[in-house]
Amino acid sequence: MQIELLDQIRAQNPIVFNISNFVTVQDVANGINSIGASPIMSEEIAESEEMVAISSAVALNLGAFTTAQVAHIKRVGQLANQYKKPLVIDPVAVGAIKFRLDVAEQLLTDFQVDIIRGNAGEIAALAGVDWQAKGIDAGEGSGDLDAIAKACALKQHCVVILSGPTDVISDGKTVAKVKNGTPLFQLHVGSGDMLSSIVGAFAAVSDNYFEAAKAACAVFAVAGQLVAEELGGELPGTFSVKLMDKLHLVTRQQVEEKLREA
Ligand SMILES: Nc1ncnc2c1ncn2[C@@H]1O[C@H](COP(=O)(O)OP(=O)(O)OP(=O)(O)O)[C@@H](O)[C@H]1O
Ligand SMILES: Cc1ncsc1CCO
Ligand SMILES: [Mg+2]
Repeated sequence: MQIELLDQIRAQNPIVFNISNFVTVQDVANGINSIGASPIMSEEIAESEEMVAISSAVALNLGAFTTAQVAHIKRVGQLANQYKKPLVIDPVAVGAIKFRLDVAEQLLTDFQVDIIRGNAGEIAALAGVDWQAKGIDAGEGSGDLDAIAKACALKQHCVVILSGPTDVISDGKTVAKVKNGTPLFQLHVGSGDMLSSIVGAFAAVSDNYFEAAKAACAVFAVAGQLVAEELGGELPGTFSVKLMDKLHLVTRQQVEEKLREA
């Protein structure tokens, strides 16, 4: 696992351009900043080209878009392709809301993404697999998560991260797993949004998006796990503050020591 990408982020401080959602935008910006990259957000389509041009990666979050914002997301995605910038998408709640699935599927034909990061409900929906998603949460399903991640990667021609108690990462050929983490992530709304944008930071410093995705999942999950071990209780508010601290302080050595991969 290429955990050294963490040090490269901190050395290079790459700009990650995000179209975020209004619920978690602050956590996403601070998460990128804490890990060692440089966030920038925008809601203005007229500045799309300049934004993409200065960025080393682009992360598109579909968490709470309006119809006008869909046009913005489409333009930014197409520009990311044109400027050859790594492109990550977070298809929030596409497993629960048909309208969102339709929009996401259209966007995935408007431009080519490099990495999709979603929970089981979201990735199953994009793979066309039956699953009972619950709002922004993964929900319930009986499918094989490895097969679903792989099928989604093959269908969308990209790397897929299916996050959850175990993160399942696939490029359509191989499946890798990160078994670290803590259930406390589920008590902080936007843990997934933070991970998706941090995946952008890792993709900014590596041309190998499968490796970038794996390293991002490992660093984020281990950071949360270290906080949980120090916390000694179910404290969602404290967890989110200390997670931000840990994203800044966690070292390559700590991640490598704690890492449980498959
Ligand atoms: N039960 C769990 N145990 C350990 N780690 C978990 C658990 N659930 C989620 N995680 C971790 O939480 C992070 C976010 O993943 P998750 O699948 O919860 O995203 P999400 O559903 O999109 O979240 P959100 O909607 O809050 O943004 C990942 O790093 C994942 O590994
Ligand atoms: C709660 C919520 N609703 C739309 S987006 C969002 C944050 C998680 O993505
Ligand atoms: Mg999510």
